[in-house]
Amino acid sequence: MLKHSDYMELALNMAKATQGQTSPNPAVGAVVVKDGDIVGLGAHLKAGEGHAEVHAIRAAGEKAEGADIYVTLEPCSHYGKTPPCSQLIISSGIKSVFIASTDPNPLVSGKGIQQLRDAGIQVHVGECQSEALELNKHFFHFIKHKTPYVTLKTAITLDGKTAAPSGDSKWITSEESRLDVHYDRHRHDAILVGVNTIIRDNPHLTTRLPQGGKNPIRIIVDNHLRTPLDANVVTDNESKTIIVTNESVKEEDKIPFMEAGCEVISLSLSRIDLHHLLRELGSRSIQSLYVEGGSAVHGSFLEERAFQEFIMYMAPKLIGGRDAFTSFGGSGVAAITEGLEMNIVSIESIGEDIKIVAVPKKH
Ligand SMILES: Nc1c(/N=C/[C@@H](O)[C@H](O)[C@H](O)COP(=O)(O)O)[nH]c(=O)[nH]c1=O
Repeated sequence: MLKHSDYMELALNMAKATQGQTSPNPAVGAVVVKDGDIVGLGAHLKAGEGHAEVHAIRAAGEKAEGADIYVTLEPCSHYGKTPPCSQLIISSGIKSVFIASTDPNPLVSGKGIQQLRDAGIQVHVGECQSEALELNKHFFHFIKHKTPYVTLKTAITLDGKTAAPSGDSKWITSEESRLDVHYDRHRHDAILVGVNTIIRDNPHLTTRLPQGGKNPIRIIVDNHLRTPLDANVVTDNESKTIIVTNESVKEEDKIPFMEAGCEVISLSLSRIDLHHLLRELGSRSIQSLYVEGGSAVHGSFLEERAFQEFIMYMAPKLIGGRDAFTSFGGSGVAAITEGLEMNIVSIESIGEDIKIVAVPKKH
């Protein structure tokens, strides 16, 4: 017989394993327990397919009668592509439900719980809640703001540089760190870089994990459409590429990119308005955006305070260079007191590097 948190951890681990493949739905796991035995397991595997509870209750069969179910997100109560899970739980004879996090959608939040309680089922909310909120932070942010959760990522040397003055940056961080980056590419719906990164590095911006992984949509911020037509992101057909320009770009100059399969959108007259861009991406159900730089782009996201998380990989190298690139460009603040206060939420070693994750302080 395990503790309630052990069963919920199991459900959370199944949900973690599906992160990146369920968008635009959240990652959800469910475990059915009867008299101390695990009799059913399930996770939501793909948008439009069965929810976690459906898989777990189907696996439990008759044993669901009088059992407990542990689920990482409040069971749905509305008829979507599948019948509501709250009704399925009621009809299966389950006697108590443990829920880690409630549904963030104000239209449905609490309704599933109420239906279960009205049917005489015991409902316990909050088991491993913080882990469940962290797991679906992209989904929760998107439901609330209708714009993507933005993660800025940089890779720097011990003396704070992202590239040598020559522009060379291969490679600053270790294989292990760069592999870690690809897990995050898989978990984000889209990846964004500025055109200077395209010109300098000619990146693919694809997810290259040993076991595969989902390629994010590639967003290139390129005011004056300077992306080379032979760039990998234009020619490799590995993933959708959207080039964001300002409205001064002539329509005929977009045609070769569109013929190559790219989408070119013009969002504003001068510098790209990031908040406008994020609303545009949100309208395309892009729930999470991974921004790999360069410094001008990071500088804009900082100035606009338009991000939710900052990941820094620091490598044990010193390269010097007064003109070497750093993580954040832009005009910067005049006084330190105007700087953005952050909370460091984690520090870990990866290979010979360290990885620091920080989030803006909530005031
Ligand atoms: N120079 C480095 C990085 N560089 C990050 C970007 O500047 C690169 O253009 C981008 O990751 C290349 O994407 P790819 O072609 O899909 O591999 N990022 C890192 O984590 N460590 C580095 O040492």
